[in-house]
Amino acid sequence: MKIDGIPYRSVWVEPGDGWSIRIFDQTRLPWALDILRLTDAVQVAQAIRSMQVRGAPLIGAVAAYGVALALRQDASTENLERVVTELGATRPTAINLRWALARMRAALHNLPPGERVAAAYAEAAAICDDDAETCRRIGENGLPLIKAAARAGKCVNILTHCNAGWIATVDWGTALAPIYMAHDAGLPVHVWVDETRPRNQGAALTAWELGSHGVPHTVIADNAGGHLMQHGQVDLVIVGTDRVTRNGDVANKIGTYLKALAARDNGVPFWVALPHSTLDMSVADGVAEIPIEERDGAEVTDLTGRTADGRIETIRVAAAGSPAANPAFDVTPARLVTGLITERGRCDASEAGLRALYPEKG
Ligand SMILES: CSC[C@H]1O[C@H](OP(=O)(O)O)[C@H](O)[C@@H]1O
Repeated sequence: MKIDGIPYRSVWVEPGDGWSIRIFDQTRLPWALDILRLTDAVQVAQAIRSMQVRGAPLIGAVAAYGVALALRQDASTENLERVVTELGATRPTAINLRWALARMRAALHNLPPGERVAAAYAEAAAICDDDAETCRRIGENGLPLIKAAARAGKCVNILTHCNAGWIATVDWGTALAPIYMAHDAGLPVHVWVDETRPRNQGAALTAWELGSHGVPHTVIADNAGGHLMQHGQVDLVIVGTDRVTRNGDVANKIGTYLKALAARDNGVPFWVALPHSTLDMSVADGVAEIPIEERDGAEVTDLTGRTADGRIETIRVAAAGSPAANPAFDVTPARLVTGLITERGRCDASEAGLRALYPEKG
């Protein structure tokens, strides 16, 4: 996508040296556009853990380049296994991380060490190209839902949670891809942007993305969505996801489940956008089986923002001494999901629906 008219992806190889990796520091957005240069797998792991780079498809893509960086230093099988394990342990919920690392391992394991570095960069680049094209197709397959909701030129009000935009993927995004395409096609769309406590991916990242692209939007408190649905101000909900099970259960940012409940209670369609790399056909019961990342309670008790004089500061908003719990994801049961938007089309949130689109997935 473009920033000030300049096209960017959210991860790329530094053209100046041909091997280091560039990412945006997403903990500094929207107040600063800091581009980081990663030169080894330790830096990649830290960037993922600290959420300088985040978003299910993107952490998989960046981890893939982390494998290439590690092999530049030591292309042995032991080091390949080590870096796959270490990067795979950085965040537990998004299956894309494990999918990308498994794909890298499969592409490299049987090669002679001397061929592994070039092959690693090629496979990581292929993962990035696949993600960008996959997300573009998700946009195409989600667009008809917005067109169908546009009645006689009435603005379509879409609610989204967290950030599933181009900065959460290599390009285009998942939940936001259909919105970008609808906007670019001249359809009147408006987005209710859940702020998405505690890290405010919505208020900070989704609002920044949509504003940069000129898409009308309004930031709202996470708890406002149900009220807006009750008053007919939400035509549909589109969210991203970090893992979808074979029966259609959806892991996504904490708070998604509550939006799905409100949507069901108010008859609002609740759609989930995902690329193939987010599918986990090995899991049936998402609530019971998907590991939910527990992050530092300081993300709940503290808040980061920009002061009036432009400094980026973190302040405590909770009572001194009060502990905080911080589950970073929840699981929305398939029964609350209207349907899934994928690069291969739309389907029911069910095993039958997914197997019809992905017959090759075991
Ligand atoms: C394109 S799906 C992105 C997905 O990842 C986000 O989680 P995080 O910001 O913690 O990486 C959120 O769950 C989004 O829906």
